[in-house]
Amino acid sequence: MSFRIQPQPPARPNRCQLFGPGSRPAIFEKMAASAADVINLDLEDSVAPSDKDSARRNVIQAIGDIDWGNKTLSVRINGLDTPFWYRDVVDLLENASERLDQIMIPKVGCAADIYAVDALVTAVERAKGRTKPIAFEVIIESAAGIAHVEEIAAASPRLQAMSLGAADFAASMGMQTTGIGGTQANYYMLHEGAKYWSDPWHWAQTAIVAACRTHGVLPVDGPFGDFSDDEGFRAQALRSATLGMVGKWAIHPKQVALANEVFTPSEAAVTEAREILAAMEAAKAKGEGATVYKGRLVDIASIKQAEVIVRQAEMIAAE
Ligand SMILES: CC(C)(COP(=O)(O)OP(=O)(O)OC[C@H]1O[C@@H](n2cnc3c(N)ncnc32)[C@H](O)[C@@H]1OP(=O)(O)O)[C@@H](O)C(=O)NCCC(=O)NCCSC(=O)C[C@H](O)C(=O)O
Ligand SMILES: [Mg+2]
Repeated sequence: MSFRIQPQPPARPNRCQLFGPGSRPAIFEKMAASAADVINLDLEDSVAPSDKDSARRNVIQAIGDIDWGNKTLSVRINGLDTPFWYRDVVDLLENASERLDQIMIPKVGCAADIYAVDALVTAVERAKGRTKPIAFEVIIESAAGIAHVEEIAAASPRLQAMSLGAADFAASMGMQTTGIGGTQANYYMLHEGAKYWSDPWHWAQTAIVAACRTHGVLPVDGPFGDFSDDEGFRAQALRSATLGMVGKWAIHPKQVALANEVFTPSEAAVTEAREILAAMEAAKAKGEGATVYKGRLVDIASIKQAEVIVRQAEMIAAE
């Protein structure tokens, strides 16, 4: 282990982030009533340029008017390559109620992007005397974003979560697909005439997880576009959870339950984790650092693995 202790990410559930366009206020109450842990009101790519001003007003009003319960409430601002983002930040921070928890910065390419938003947010917070500091989340969805993922994860103490945005990422990388996440028909290995599908998102996900875990940020899987394909969503989410991600976006309400199911440790997994911890306690009492559980080796590293699952389950139960 490095001399530097790996920091813990924020202790809040982030199993599902439900998105909705800021230009569609009719669905805001439905989003608030959903079982998503995080709500993302969008000012960016689901809002047409002609609707940016009205979407911003809708969102600011809804932040104060709607009962969002104990959800993390986040607004996705426009990218730093647009003329809209500064107005998003200034209007939100000047006019939205303190119920706003977080802003999501899309298409980040380097740490300086976060610095720029941080500087503006900090200035408006001070000017308006806001008492609750706004948290940040970012989307890695460009070649530059993934190339600089580690410096981005370290860029600001405000940063709580980082998502992979598969659609813009694919476009930026020049990938030959119009699919948003999931299996890509042309990405396979061939062995003795049989096709074995591989996962083109895997390497970017692992880079995000490593950067996030190094800096105490929550790694999140982004959208799965085909909301009629529940099994495809579940398969992608299971892969992400196995890699260390804590949650996934929902771009339709039917995806919320799927994400919650996958990113909530099952009773069987929690029971097994607790049994491993008990087995290691017994081993420790005998002065042993390793023992056998259900015919397999468990040792001091197994305690840390089991604690990941128990901690996650306890944090969700505490909500
Ligand atoms: C995808 C949608 C446009 C579908 O909307 P709609 O046609 O209304 O769907 P349904 O008729 O099936 O809706 C069934 C009921 O659910 C309500 N509804 C719909 N959407 C939502 C929602 N997001 N939250 C809550 N409730 C919702 C409908 O009103 C119906 O209700 P009822 O009539 O009472 O039964 C739409 O779902 C949508 O706009 N989704 C979000 C799109 C979005 O925000 N996209 C941005 C994120 S993805 C992205 O940006 C890509 C990323 O950046 C990357 O690069 O990868
Ligand atoms: Mg995007």
